[in-house]
Amino acid sequence: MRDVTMRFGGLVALDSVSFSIRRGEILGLIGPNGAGKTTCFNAMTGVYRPSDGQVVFDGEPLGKLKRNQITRRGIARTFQNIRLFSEMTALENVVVGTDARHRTSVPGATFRTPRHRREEHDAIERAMALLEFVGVGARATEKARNLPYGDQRRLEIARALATEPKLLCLDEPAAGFNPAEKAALMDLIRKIRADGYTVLLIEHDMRLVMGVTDRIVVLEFGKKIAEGQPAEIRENPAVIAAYLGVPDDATA
Ligand SMILES: Nc1ncnc2c1ncn2[C@@H]1O[C@H](COP(=O)(O)OP(=O)(O)OP(=O)(O)O)[C@@H](O)[C@H]1O
Repeated sequence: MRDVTMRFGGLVALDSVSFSIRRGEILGLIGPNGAGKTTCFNAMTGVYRPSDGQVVFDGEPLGKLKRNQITRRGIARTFQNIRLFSEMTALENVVVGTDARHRTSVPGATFRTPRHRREEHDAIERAMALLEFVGVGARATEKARNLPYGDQRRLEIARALATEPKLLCLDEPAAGFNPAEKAALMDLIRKIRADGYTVLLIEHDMRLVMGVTDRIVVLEFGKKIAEGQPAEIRENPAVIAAYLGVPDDATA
């Protein structure tokens, strides 16, 4: 993000925010409610166009690219509120994600050419592997809406990974999780990084953020107030002040 400003009418949701994500790292994006974290995701994934400044990915400005074009460039995200196709099976939800990568033309799909059938077969295999990777392989044939809440969150991650992103953006993936689920999620995020992905993580749970990230960017009222390694951020007076009086569980 280079000097990204995002205005909504009179409200400045992001005020000249700049930060970089390094290949292969887990970067945490934190800040009190309304600080502008989700707006960063939206600016990075083409939901909003910055009022000012630029988002540059892999050396190229995202400019006026549409959301699906940005997905093809390699940025995927999950949402604060789960957005799955609830009537589809877990497997189908992930196969839909792999479609972003399909190269077959519409006629190829309509007439079920051998190439299309091969791609379909590969997509299902890959989707199954992803379900197993995130730990919901046993529920592949169940409708998404029938999955327990935690598994739905994992399914969302599998679907995002299906687009083969270079950068995976997770928006509060641990929302509503108990401590055991949070610990398991930390393991999964580390596993995702070990697999070669780069991860940007919005998360309110400080223990999780501090435990899993390599670096952290802190926003407050749309401005970047700090950036550094978890240990530095924890000691940073501006960060402490921003969070003062806001107990952990009040922000979850
Ligand atoms: N589409 C929009 N129209 C108007 N205001 C918006 C819009 N999107 C975000 N905002 C405002 O921008 C500010 C930043 O919101 P944002 O959702 O990015 O914060 P956040 O840091 O993600 O907060 P939270 O932790 O509560 O999710 C808020 O004041 C919000 O009301």
